[in-house]
Amino acid sequence: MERPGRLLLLSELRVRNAACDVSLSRCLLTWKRRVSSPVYRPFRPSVSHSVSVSEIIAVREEDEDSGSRQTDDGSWNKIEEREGKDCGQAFTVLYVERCRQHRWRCAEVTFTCPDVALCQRWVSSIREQLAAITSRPRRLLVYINPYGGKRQGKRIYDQKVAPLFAQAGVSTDVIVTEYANHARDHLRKGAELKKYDGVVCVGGDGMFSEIIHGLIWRTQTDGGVDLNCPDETLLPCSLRIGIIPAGSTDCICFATVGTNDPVTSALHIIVGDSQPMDVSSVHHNNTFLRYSVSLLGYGFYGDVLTDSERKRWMGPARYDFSGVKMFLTHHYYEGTVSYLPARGILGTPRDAARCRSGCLVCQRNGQLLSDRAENYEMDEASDSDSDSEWRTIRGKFLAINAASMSCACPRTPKGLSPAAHLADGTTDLILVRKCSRFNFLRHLLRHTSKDDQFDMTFVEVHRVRRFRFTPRYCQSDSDLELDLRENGKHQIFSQIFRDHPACGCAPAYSSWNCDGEILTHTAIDVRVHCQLIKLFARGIEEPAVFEDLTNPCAI
Ligand SMILES: Nc1ncnc2c1ncn2[C@@H]1O[C@H](COP(=O)(O)OP(=O)(O)OP(=O)(O)O)[C@@H](O)[C@H]1O
Ligand SMILES: CCCCCCCCCCCCC/C=C/[C@@H](O)[C@H](CO)NC(=O)CCCCC
Ligand SMILES: [Ca+2]
Repeated sequence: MERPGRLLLLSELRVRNAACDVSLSRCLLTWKRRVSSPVYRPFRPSVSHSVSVSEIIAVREEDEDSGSRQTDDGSWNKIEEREGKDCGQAFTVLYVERCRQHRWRCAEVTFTCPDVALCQRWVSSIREQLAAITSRPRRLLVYINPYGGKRQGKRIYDQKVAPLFAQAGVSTDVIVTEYANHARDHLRKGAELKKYDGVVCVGGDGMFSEIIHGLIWRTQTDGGVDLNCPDETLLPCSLRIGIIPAGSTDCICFATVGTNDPVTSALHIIVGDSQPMDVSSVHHNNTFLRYSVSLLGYGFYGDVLTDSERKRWMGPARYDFSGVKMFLTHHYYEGTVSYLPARGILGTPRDAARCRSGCLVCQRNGQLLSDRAENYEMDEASDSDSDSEWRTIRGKFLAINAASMSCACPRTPKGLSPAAHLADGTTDLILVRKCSRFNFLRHLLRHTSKDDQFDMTFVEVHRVRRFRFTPRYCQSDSDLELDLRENGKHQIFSQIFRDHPACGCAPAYSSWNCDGEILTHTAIDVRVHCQLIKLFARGIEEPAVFEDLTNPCAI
């Protein structure tokens, strides 16, 4: 909790008909019940409440003439009934209240004042403090995917989010998307971005992906950056992005906020939180394919996605169905993974520490990487030259996963890579080699328990800044030649192998699952761009910060 600092106002006001000492500083609003005679009530503690000014949503003057006001559920309450008969003037402060499992709620407290002038001084002082918070968005561009997840995006926005934005004085331009990539294309070409302080997407990870593709494309094109060159340093996007979760996995929301709850996300947007995030660019032969912020998965997760896309009608359950099916199918894929280990930075994928709000690892590594780029003009372009740094692994893999962040979601609350960081400039490359079904099941199940999913002989994990993958039966000319020379076979056999490897029944290729989208190529070159985008979030808060046992909502 912030320190109170110099008091701007100190008055005796009433809360629920009890006299309170109420004070306002630049940081805190505090109200404390007055104990008139401690002699007569020696055992009754005087409860003090404090709200950080940065977490005040709005202040509302109560309607004196009608003596009543509308509540969130649409019903009308008499102020007198709620506050006592002698209320006089009243104002209500709406603020963030922390509940269980990282959820936030909009709570309110009504203060009654003895006179009009004092009431107005309080209202205008609080409003002045709120107006001075420059990080809060005033105007937002909102995209709603009406078909994401359980198709509730529009209802969630209208019922849970729009009323909060209205109360907080955030104005919005809302676009309900009409087709896939509508939001991406609008951000690329149509949207007048200067008008806005941020972009909000109502939907799942796929919708978020559309938004970042639109924003990154626009930023690079305006800045003259060649998207097809994997060695180019990308320009960071200035507009922050808010996610109102209404998808099937919503792993980006979960891993940056700690819960998939539309009200919590709306409140993080209103208070103007900011969380930088790494973005991986994916190229094939110097051609840009896609960006990824969460999971790039070949093998198991690629197959699950490919299979589940045909079952979109099932909604979020399609992933469970396809997950079980692909587990039983048990396909492995051959290929070569080369990677550039992340050196000289803090953290490893086996750390016990987690990326949390205000993460020092992300701050230190972000600073280190930008210093390095500035001072030595050494970035990935020169990394790619230092061939000695690259390591190569050939093998048969059930899954090759790159997690730029933990990928925590309700299916795996600790994530695919629990110690990965949101903004450290690295991705965790997880290689699951061919093993028995039983062992693969043990590995998968460990994502849902406290046991370490990496502590298995057939699993290895590396923290990297860049990696490449080439499937065994690669279609690139050089690989085909290498194959022919190694195998001494005629080209026609190679063609057969490409579609049906040695066993003659299993496919030779999987697909890449790139944040829930299928990639068109299997041979890819991936590079992490440290802190390329910013979200209206603050990372997952440590429980100690919000576990207030005096708050009934938290118990
Ligand atoms: N109006 C629309 N009609 C059809 N598809 C759309 C529309 N708007 C967006 N999309 C596409 O829908 C796809 C899925 O959306 P979204 O990510 O919101 O939900 P999801 O796939 O159910 O959730 P998750 O990505 O979290 O698993 C995205 O790839 C997006 O491009
Ligand atoms: C048989 C026991 C199985 C237990 C398995 C637990 C492991 C679940 C790990 C889930 C990891 C999700 C990572 C996030 C990926 C998202 O970018 C993507 C788009 O939303 N979602 C999926 O691909 C959806 C992927 C769904 C996979 C099931
Ligand atoms: Ca990272």
